[in-house]
Amino acid sequence: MTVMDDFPLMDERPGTSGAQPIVRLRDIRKQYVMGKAGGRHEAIVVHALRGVSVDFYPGEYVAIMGASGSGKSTMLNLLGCLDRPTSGQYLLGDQDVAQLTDDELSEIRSRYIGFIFQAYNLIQQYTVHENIQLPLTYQGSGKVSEEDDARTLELAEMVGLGDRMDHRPNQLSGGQQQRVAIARSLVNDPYIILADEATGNLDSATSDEIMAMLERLNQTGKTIIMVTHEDDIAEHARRVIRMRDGQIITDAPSERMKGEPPEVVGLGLGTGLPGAALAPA
Ligand SMILES: Nc1ncnc2c1ncn2[C@@H]1O[C@H](COP(=O)(O)OP(=O)(O)OP(=O)(O)O)[C@@H](O)[C@H]1O
Repeated sequence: MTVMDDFPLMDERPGTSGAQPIVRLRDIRKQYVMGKAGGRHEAIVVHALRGVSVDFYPGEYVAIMGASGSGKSTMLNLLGCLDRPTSGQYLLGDQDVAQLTDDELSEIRSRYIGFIFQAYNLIQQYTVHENIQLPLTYQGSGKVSEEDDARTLELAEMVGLGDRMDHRPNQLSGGQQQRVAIARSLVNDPYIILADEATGNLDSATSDEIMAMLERLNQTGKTIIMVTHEDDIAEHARRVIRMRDGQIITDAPSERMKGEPPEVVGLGLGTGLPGAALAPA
């Protein structure tokens, strides 16, 4: 049996179950222990997360905000199974992530979670085509099928880069590189997309394009959790979580969702719609 057989909730596409959280965090704590370097006598413990409990539902669009150092990236890294909590429970579907081996965690990452980073994190030696396919080569046999190639092209076209398949990242603008990263995040048809300051390096027009793409992805049912410093970016989300000193201090509908009924705020609108073209108009 593989770990995937234990994912009953994961068998339901976002929007079909509604009531069940896709992610449950309970009293999550994360401490970083800094060594005794520099002549210090005692190790320093940084309490990056200090008891975070929160649920995320399929189809949600959530912004995590807070001052620098408040724990946003730490939380996103835990959500993305890139790191483990020091204590507390993280249920992804019905799986207790803390109980999984490193191999199982990487299997979950590559199958269920798409990542978009501020610095795009593309491999410079790889073409657009190869970068988009990267998550596929981390799973299974490492071989890419004809079907995968077709899907790669489809995604590249979706983000408006179908004619750039053989380009390398340094031949693309920042916005185009982030679009490659979005296509890469989708290649495994993930349930959750985690975006860490995805527009942080982009000018405002290009940021708008990227945010419009995320919006359309959410409308097709993808759960999106993004970290941002910027209020206007957070306003694209339906729900805004604010952190301070490793704790959640507020968790509320975004301004644009205020006045909407809870079921509209909590769950993605239009879930289950066929994938819309994501390329900027
Ligand atoms: N690998 C690490 N080792 C030690 N301390 C760390 C590590 N990563 C983060 N921290 C500390 O944990 C706390 C939370 O950091 P985190 O990066 O999660 O904050 P953030 O809210 O994402 O900040 P920013 O907006 O500046 O990216 C900070 O005090 C940070 O210095």
